[in-house]
Parts: sequence; structure tokens; C-alpha cells
Amino acid sequence: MKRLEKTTLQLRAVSVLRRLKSRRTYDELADVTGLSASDLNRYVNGHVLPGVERAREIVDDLGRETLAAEIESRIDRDEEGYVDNTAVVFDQSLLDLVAGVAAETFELERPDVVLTAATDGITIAGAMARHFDVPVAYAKKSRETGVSEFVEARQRLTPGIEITYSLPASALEDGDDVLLVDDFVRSGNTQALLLELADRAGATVSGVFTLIAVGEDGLASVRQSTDAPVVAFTTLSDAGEPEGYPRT
Ligand SMILES: O=P(O)(O)OC[C@H]1O[C@H](OP(=O)(O)OP(=O)(O)O)[C@H](O)[C@@H]1O
Repeated sequence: MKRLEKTTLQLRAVSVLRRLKSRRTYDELADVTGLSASDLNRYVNGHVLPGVERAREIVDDLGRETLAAEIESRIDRDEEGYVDNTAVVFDQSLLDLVAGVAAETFELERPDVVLTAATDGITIAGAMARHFDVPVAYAKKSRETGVSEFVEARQRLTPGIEITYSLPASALEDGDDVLLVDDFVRSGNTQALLLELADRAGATVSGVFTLIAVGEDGLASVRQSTDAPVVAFTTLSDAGEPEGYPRT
């Protein structure tokens, strides 16, 4: 592991601890982490960095669980099960941390481009692109004025109603490795569309990452369309209650 990667991991672990600390005393944080309150105080206040192995444990064991619980606690659902994740997708610093933790825990490979669909996927896709230091591209439901060439794919909403998503042709090059990212997957239709766009551009999809999966059906459907790993940071049940992680 290179020095820069080690330091990045150590700093990410500190960010996770700071998020946890914001709602807890040091003694409570010690109970959650199994680390001593005095060590935690030094990490959180920036006097010392955790060692690399300890940092990895903090990120892998606590990072995802903590952030998934935070995401779940910020999601509202109406009576019909529609998701309001505004409080998540508007919080860029939370997403920046999620992107780094997700890349570490899911061992996502560095792509050439991160691709998403406008609108709500843009902030998590931007966070993932920044993590890997690669460009982010997004397909839109309208053609960008001034762009002459597009790659396009159609999404069928109901019989007779379709939306065309347009991606400037310059966004992807033949042979690019692409990571598909979105804020949530429900039916998987949006990911199917992004897979089609990538395919039309001659790109290879190296992975699919969603912040939230609503039920398992959408993920299963995406997995049938690609051999690339398809992963969700957290999964909510269709019935309305988040599952998999305790709330904080
Ligand atoms: O798996 P699916 O059933 O396709 O649903 C997931 C998509 O739905 C939402 O976008 P939406 O189409 O609502 O557009 P928006 O981001 O502009 O709100 C969300 O941002 C995903 O892109």
C-alpha cells in the first residue's frame, strides 16, 4: 500500500469517528468501537492518526454500518412507499465520506468514468468520481443545447409513455471502464438504461453502485443484465422499514 493510500485510509477512519462522536460522549464512543476513550480523543481531535490496520477496521467494520444507519435515519417514505432522500442527496460531505467507505468496503475498481442519470444521482456520482479522481457524466431527460452528438436510450415507463435519456457522445470513449452510480434503485429500469448507454458507447461497465436499494427486485434485475458487481450501500424493505442495520 502506498503512503498516500495509507494516509487517505487513516483520514477516512478519523472522519468516521468524528461522525460517530458528533452524537456521543467519548465513553459511549469507546463502547461502540472497543477503543479507549483517550485514544479516541486523540484521533477525533487530530493529534494522532490511527494506525493503518486500526483505520481499516474502523472504516470496514464501523464506517458502512454507521453511515448506512445515518442514511436510513434521514429517509422519509410516504404512504405509497415513495422515498424522500433529499436530506441525503443534498449533503455532499456525507456523500463524500460514503463514497470513500463504499469504495473500500466493496473493493470497487477505479473506473475511467462514473456515469449516472440526472437528477438525484448526481451528487453521489460526483462524490464517487472525486474519490477516484475521474470525470463524472450524467444522462439527462433532455438534450443539452449546444451539444451536437448524443448517445441515447429509451426508458419505458408505462405502455405508450417513454422517456429518452441523452448523454453527450464525448462523455464516454470506446473501451472506457465505467462505474454506474445512482442514489437509489427500485425497479432497476434506470440502471438498465445506463447499461444500454454504456454499451452503445462501446464502454465496459466495471460495477454498479447504489446508495439505497428499495427492495431486492431491482438489484436482481440489474444483476441479470451485467456480469459486473452490483452493490447497494443500504437496502430498504419494500414495506417501508429499513432493514439490515440498526438505527442510531
Ligand atoms: O430503479 P428505478 O425504478 O429506475 O428508480 C431509480 C431512479 O429513480 C430516481 O430518479 P427519477 O427517475 O425519479 O428522476 P430524478 O432523479 O430526476 O428525480 C432515482 O434518482 C433513480 O435514478
